[in-house]
Amino acid sequence: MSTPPLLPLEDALRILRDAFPAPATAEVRADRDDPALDLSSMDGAALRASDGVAPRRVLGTRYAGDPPTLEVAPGTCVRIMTGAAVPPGADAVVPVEELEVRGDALVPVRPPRAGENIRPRAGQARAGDLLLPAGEPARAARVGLLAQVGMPVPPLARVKVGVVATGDELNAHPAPHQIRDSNGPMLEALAHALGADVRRLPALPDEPAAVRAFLEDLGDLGILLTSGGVSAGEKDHLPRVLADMGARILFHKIRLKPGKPMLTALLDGRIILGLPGNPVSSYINALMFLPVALAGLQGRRAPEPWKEGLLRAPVPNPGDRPLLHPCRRQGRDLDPLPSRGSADLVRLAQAEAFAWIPEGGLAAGPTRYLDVV
Ligand SMILES: Nc1nc2c(c(=O)[nH]1)N[C@H]1C(S)=C(S)[C@@H](COP(=O)(O)OP(=O)(O)OC[C@H]3O[C@@H](n4cnc5c(N)ncnc54)[C@H](O)[C@@H]3O)O[C@H]1N2
Ligand code: MOO
Repeated sequence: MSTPPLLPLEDALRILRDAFPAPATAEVRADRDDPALDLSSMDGAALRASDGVAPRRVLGTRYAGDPPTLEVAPGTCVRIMTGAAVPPGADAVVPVEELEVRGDALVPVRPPRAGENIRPRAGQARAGDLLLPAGEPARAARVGLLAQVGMPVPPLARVKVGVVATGDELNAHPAPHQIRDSNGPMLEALAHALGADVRRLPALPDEPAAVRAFLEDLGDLGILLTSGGVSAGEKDHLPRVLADMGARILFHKIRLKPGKPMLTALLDGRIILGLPGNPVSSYINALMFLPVALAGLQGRRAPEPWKEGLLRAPVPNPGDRPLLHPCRRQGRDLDPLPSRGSADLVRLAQAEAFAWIPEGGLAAGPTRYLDVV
């Protein structure tokens, strides 16, 4: 039986990224000169550079937030703190470390340069300047800039993420033919660590009607993580149920080991991440795709997950999919763990990183990796 080629991981990530509309952020313009006045960038004395190293009589002190009222005449200075407006007449700020106290005067230890340690008015932007165009992704510093120019700051909200395990074999007090639900708590912890407002929902039996009834009532969830039931088994109902409900399947099955049966769909504006049941597959796909979905819903750019590392021992990969192999990590050095594959939660829990091993395997040397969360 011939099967279509599996979707490469990078394509799957791009498809999920592209499923979100461009962020509807407004342009940001300066409401006034930035800074609005000449400001000191050091704690020291504001003075006239042309007086060289002559002593300066101290007229007073200006703190950040004080209006620039004192006038600096030749032979005088004003003590000034970082962020305070430079008084009229002064054209340089000498830091305290470079001032000597002589009686009631201050003496620079070297000739000051005009303009030094002053952030000049409009040095960063002029009133009316375009600071950020419309459609820029959400960023913490953008919020700071909105506040600086007096624009409304958008409310912060965490994305609500539901976690549900599926499978008739799950039992809190398992007989030998049953297992405990480890994926549910693991995915809940992962989503929490990634900043989601996460809630775990009771596990579902392998019954299409129960799966459908559950999916019809997702309340205020923005993302649903399911575990299990997405492969080719007779009880793997999720793909069919989602298709019957009119969900838009973004992709199903990717070229990755572990994690091949991964399914991603849009259902009534919600993102469904259908994670495979094997614990390592479930974890890796959540680690790869959940940050993209969270970022997409919040109008942020998804973080770049890959880092450059050095594999310290060869890892074989006889399969026809790239492998993400669990490793311990010290700095850039990756030490492969003796993983038994996609069900090996023991090695998953010991892993600090996953090394990228292409088809055919990899000798010791450079490769990219992902950090675990
Ligand atoms: N004929 C085929 N069989 C399988 C294929 C395939 O392409 N053709 N893919 C294999 C791959 S790869 C994976 S990964 C698994 C994924 O299967 P499902 O996502 O359908 O998951 P299940 O069959 O429900 O479970 C797989 C495995 O994981 C255990 N499991 C399930 N839920 C949990 C949980 N909450 N906590 C811990 N462990 C869980 C479950 O008992 C199974 O052992 O399919 C392969 N088969
Ligand atoms: O993707 Mo499956 O995770 O290879 O076992």
